[in-house]
Amino acid sequence: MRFSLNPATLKFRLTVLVIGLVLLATSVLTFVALHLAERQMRDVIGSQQVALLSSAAAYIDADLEARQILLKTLREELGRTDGRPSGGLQTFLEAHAGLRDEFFNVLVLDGTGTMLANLNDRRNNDKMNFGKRAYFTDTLAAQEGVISRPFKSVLSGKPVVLITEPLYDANGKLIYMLGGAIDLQRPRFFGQLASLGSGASGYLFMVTSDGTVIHHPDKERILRRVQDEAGGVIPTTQAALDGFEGWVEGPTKSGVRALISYKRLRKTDWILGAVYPVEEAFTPLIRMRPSALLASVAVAALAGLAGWLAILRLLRPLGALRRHVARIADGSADIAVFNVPRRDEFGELSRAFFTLSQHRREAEVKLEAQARTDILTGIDNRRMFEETFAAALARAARADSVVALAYLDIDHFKAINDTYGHKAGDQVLVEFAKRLRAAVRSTDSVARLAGDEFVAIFEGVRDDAEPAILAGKILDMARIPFAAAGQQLQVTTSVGIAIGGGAASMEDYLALSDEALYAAKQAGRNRFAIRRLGSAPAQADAARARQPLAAADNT
Ligand SMILES: Nc1nc2c(ncn2[C@@H]2O[C@H](COP(=O)(O)OP(=O)(O)OP(=O)(O)O)[C@@H](O)[C@H]2O)c(=O)[nH]1
Repeated sequence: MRFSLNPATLKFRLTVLVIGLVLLATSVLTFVALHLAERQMRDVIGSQQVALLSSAAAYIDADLEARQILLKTLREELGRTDGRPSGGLQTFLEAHAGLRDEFFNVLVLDGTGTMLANLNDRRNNDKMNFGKRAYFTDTLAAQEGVISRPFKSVLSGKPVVLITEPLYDANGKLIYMLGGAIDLQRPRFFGQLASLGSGASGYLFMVTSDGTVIHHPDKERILRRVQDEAGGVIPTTQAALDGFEGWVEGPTKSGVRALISYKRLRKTDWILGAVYPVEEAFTPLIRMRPSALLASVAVAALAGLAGWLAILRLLRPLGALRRHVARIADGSADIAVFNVPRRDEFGELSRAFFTLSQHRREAEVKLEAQARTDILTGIDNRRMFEETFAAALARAARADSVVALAYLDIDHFKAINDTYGHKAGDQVLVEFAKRLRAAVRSTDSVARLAGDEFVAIFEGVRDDAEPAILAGKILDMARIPFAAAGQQLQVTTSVGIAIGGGAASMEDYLALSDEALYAAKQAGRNRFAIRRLGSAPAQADAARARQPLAAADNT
């Protein structure tokens, strides 16, 4: 397996693509999963907050009710004495020590609102009148006990709410009004609420339906109306003042994003609220985020690695194909390596290469053959002749045998062209070549060198007579008239023959046979002349000796 980091390679680009896609997919998945988990967690925490608030609201309701019952019991006890307890009102109150546990102060007002007794400071008795206080008038109007709006106590200067309980005589005349004051800052009342806040920075608060703060960790805000504070009321609290109950996500007054829940009390128009900063609520999830991202990157890296290995494996046949092409190009392999049985695209591609290469090879063979063939006559051309004759000379040299080269030229061929046309000349050339091929032995080679010039190679010549016989046969074959241009043309040829051994060169043969041909032409054409390589007199003799014979053959 080869590891390549070349960015131009398909392997590299596919690997980068796969790793990129896997990374993208896992990142998106992680983000989506975290987002969904956050949403789900927010819903769960929101619902938990509402449940918590409902419990807290029920607790406060029960607490207020318990105090109302306590006051009612006190009123009934006072009623049983017809409003004149033995020892006086102050003594009556002080006899009920348990009241101090439940109320910051308990006071008894007469029908006009004058305070007759109180638990805090008896010196104020008969000196103060609360007849104009809203809780007094509200109680008169309702003819039953009320829970007052929060207000600042003139007695203690503390923010309080007052629970009232009126005592009427048989004629329906108000005798006394009992009041139980609850110190809003007193830990005992809201202290347990403070511990109910979620997380380190979560907290509970309480406002009346007109926006007056009853309870808040920031004590400064108690008794203030949220509408009057700097920045005004926040939208979520406004919704709660308008009647909304439940939870929402939004900014607090100090700009902290939080899950804020609201729940109205049953006993009074107070609204209990809870604030749970989102950041704190999601701390486990936020802490988990880097690990989740790290895990997704690790998964992406593993998937990318797997993808990379898969790509390397899948592209292996492509590498093999590329190597096959290179080996075929440098000649170290045959095109058969392309003929693979694979059934995939690589197999198809490889086999397509094989078919193409086969076609190319066939074309090359054809071209090669054409390069050695005379187009007009179909016999060997000069190039093929040179190869064949060089091989024949080499064989003769090895076997120490004799080779004869016959050089032929059709007599007055130009006249045929001129008289009957070039096409007729071609027909004669074609027929001449055919007859020449037939006239010599099958082991002899014939070729057309150019125009009307042909050659024949005779190997293994045993004696002097043999070339002469062959030359005679050539002259004979030309004697039969040639059908061309609708005519029967009389054609003759002249032949020059060079005889020698393997030691002579091709140039020697050609030069000498040409010389012999020239001699035959000079002697009157339609004849042959023979020359022997390496023996000038003998050549001349041979030419002379053959000419009459050839001339005689031609008569
Ligand atoms: N029809 C035809 N003519 C060709 C071809 N190639 C060459 N020729 C003609 O063949 C003739 C050859 O003439 P030469 O061999 O020089 O002269 P010749 O008329 O045969 O006379 P001698 O050889 O002296 O007998 C020229 O007229 C060429 O134009 C060919 O392929 N076809």
